[in-house]
Amino acid sequence: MTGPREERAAPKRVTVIGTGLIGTSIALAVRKAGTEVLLIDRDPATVRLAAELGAGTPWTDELADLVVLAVPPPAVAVTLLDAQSRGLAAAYTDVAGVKGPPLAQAARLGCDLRSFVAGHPMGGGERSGPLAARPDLFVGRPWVLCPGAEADDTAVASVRAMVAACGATPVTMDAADHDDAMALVSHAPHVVASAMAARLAEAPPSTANIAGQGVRDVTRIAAGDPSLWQEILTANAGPVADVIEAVAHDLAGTATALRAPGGSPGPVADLLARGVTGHGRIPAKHGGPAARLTTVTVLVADRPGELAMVFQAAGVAGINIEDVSIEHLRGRPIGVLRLAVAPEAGPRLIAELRARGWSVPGPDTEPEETDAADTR
Ligand SMILES: NC(=O)c1ccc[n+]([C@@H]2O[C@H](COP(=O)([O-])OP(=O)(O)OC[C@H]3O[C@@H](n4cnc5c(N)ncnc54)[C@H](O)[C@@H]3O)[C@@H](O)[C@H]2O)c1
Ligand SMILES: O=C(O)C(=O)C[C@]1(C(=O)O)C=C[C@H](O)C=C1
Repeated sequence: MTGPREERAAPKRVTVIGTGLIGTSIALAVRKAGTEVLLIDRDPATVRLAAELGAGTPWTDELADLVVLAVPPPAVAVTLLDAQSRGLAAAYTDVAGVKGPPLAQAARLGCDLRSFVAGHPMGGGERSGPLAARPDLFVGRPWVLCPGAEADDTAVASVRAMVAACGATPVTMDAADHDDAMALVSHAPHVVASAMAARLAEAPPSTANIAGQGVRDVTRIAAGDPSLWQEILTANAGPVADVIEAVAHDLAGTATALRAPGGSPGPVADLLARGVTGHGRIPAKHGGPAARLTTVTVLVADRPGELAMVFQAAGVAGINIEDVSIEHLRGRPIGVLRLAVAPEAGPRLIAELRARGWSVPGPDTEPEETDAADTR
């Protein structure tokens, strides 16, 4: 992402406090951009693990250009106060998924809000800790920044440079607007995923065992750390409750319609149609409009090198694979590989794969709207 000069020069030295999924991913990303990284966590074993993964070196007493607070929301303000009182850096930022309460607490505690720029990367995952970290976690993702009125331009520039080094796009917002938006695009979806996944907790194994990709997609985020999510939901309670109530209203109306004697298709059709419209509002990768891609499904044997050969076949045919997912058939050494490609490339890819002996079910491609950034 191009931007002002300062967005292209990453800070020379960054200290990451909280070397879990997000902190270690930031550390790995900025190290790739040439930044020296120092690591702090309340758990020394976590720091050692992050360092072994190449995220940086354990902090001893060095000063840095920027401190990144990658700790849970209730720990942000106290950790900021402690870091500022020790003068650890010239600028500070955090990554918490909710902005209002940590900012209010920082003000109450008397933190220096000139050197602090609150932030939130819109990339993450359902696994915690440094082992889940990846340097490309934020590539192409929005990274919300909520600088207060007091924030210094130099602190803002330093944080924007770090965001750019992570390959993300800074988006400036007011903290309250951020929290309202997160209720809809992150926090309520987590609750809805948990509510659906909770149904499975009561299901017999014979039912859970035949789960397909749909339920995996809908429930993936429900595997997230319950204590972290409890903190996030509590900190954004009102806006999240508003969205959940709206969802519950839609669900209740659908249940009533489904139970109506003789059926009442109108409300069900209305919800499904609004769902298609809402899904279409989610941008595809790189923040552009949702792209129409074609999915080519191919059956692959579970043996070394098989995937590489499929990708090579696509490469030889000059076809760019926009997205990929694989599902393993239970009890069979076969994977169902789904390759998302540009619609015009679909028939060529099918022909190429069939010519090389792979089984590509169906007469033609299976068109489907896909967000290429969604499979991880
Ligand atoms: N998980 C996501 O998808 C995601 C995405 C964006 C932002 N965030 C935000 O990132 C932050 C961290 O989440 P995570 O998923 O990396 O969690 P995590 O559990 O993987 O890592 C958090 C780390 O912080 C450490 N820690 C906690 N309190 C500390 C303290 N007072 N001082 C020093 N270290 C402390 C923990 O030991 C742990 O290693 C949270 O604020 C979360 O809202 C998470
Ligand atoms: O699990 C993912 O894929 C995420 O990106 C997680 C996700 C999200 O809701 O989009 C979760 C919490 C946020 O703080 C930021 C990102």
